[in-house]
Amino acid sequence: MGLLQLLKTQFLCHLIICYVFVLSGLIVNVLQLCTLPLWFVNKQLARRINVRLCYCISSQMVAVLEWWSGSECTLYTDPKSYPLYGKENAIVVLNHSFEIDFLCGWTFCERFGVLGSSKVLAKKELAYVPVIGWMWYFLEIVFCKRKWEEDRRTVAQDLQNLKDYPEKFWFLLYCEGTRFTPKKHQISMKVAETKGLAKLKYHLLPRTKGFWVTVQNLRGSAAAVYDSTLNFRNNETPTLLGILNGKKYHADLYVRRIPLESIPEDEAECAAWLHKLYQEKDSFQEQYAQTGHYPGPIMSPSRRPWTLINWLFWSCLLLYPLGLLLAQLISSGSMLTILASVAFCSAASLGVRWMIGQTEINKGSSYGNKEVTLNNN
Ligand SMILES: CCCCC/C=C\C/C=C\CCCCCCCC(=O)SCCNC(=O)CCNC(=O)[C@H](O)C(C)(C)COP(=O)(O)OP(=O)(O)OC[C@H]1O[C@@H](n2cnc3c(N)ncnc32)[C@H](O)[C@@H]1OP(=O)(O)O
Ligand SMILES: CCCCCCCCCCCCCCCCCC(=O)OC[C@@H](O)COP(=O)(O)O
Repeated sequence: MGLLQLLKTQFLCHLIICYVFVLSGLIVNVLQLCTLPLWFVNKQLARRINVRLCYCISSQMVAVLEWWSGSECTLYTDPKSYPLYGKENAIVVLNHSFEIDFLCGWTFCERFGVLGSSKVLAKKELAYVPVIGWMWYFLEIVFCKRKWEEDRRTVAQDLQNLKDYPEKFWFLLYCEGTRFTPKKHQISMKVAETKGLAKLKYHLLPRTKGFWVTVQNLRGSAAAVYDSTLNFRNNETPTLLGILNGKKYHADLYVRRIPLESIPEDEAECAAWLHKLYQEKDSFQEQYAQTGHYPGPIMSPSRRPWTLINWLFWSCLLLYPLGLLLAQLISSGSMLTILASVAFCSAASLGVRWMIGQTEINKGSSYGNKEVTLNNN
């Protein structure tokens, strides 16, 4: 192991990265709060400012993936569709099997210039995660309780609000609704069997209602669905902690652009269309498992320096006062102040560990874990 690689595994480095992330994130959250009055005067300007503020936070996580861990993200796609990426609004449908799949998604958003504005249909619990969840509130992220009776109205309304969004965005949908685990897979395949649907090997049975409501409400503002299938080389199981430790991963993403007009408007037809799409996605994963690559040529955009520049900017801004504070603390010689500072840092570390836990599959929800009785009529 080289010296640099050894350095990347040191807890102190992780502490510094997390300190910069959390403090800059809280500063950004406060700045976002300050844009609230502007919403009533010039909503579009407030939205544009928030896009840039959100970039300051999410791009730090992308920087850790791209520059700290040096992970490689390869894109397989059709060369005819490629020039449209980042130039139009799109709904992205992605498999939900990896702890950092959202981060790989963000990396591609970054490379196509839509990182600050990109959105997701996210479970409500994430709205309460400090920094990221609070930032999403100002970004008009659509949250759902995964209870259709309650979501049908709120989700449709929130999607309608995006119709006049002033910046290009990608709207991410994990139609599986939860992350893949063997138990959830087994249960969802029982549901598939009851409904007479073909079984999937690599995906959970997609939930169709969120997809239908998104397509219907973004018609006229989104131009296409980007069907995206992600996997990692050599059966890697990437984690956020692995990235913090400087571990290099190799992500492969296959994207197909499907014009929105070709998706049926009728709910039942749209659901059938989505089930067929997931059968195709399953066959792409099978091909990947057999051959180690997806169909189609590689058209990878390279990483841009902006994430690194943003990260260095916040590090310089926040590490200098931290250094001064530490020097003062040590020179004060007060045992009580030192102990209080150590206690504060330990509590903050536990808080960040809890945030990282939000990305871990084994700490995931029980959604999709319970056997359901279904009538197949
Ligand atoms: C490549 C570029 C990438 C670009 C990235 C761009 C942007 C990035 C931006 C941000 C990144 C941040 C990432 C954050 C990630 C956070 C993601 C999440 O939080 S995922 C969880 C939330 N999202 C979803 O759940 C979306 C999918 N879900 C739905 O669409 C649901 O339908 C719903 C709208 C949430 C409603 O859920 P509910 O449970 O109430 O209803 P359902 O219709 O799903 O359930 C009833 C229905 O399902 C059948 N059923 C029962 N059990 C199962 C089962 N185990 N599996 C499948 N189906 C099941 C049941 O029979 C009913 O069927 P029917 O409809 O026929 O009656
Ligand atoms: C600069 C880097 C610093 C890193 C240190 C700080 C880390 C803080 C990380 C906070 C990340 C919070 C974003 C969470 C996104 C999680 C996405 C996700 O995958 O959610 C799961 C849901 O889809 C489904 O939930 P389940 O039903 O599977 O349960």
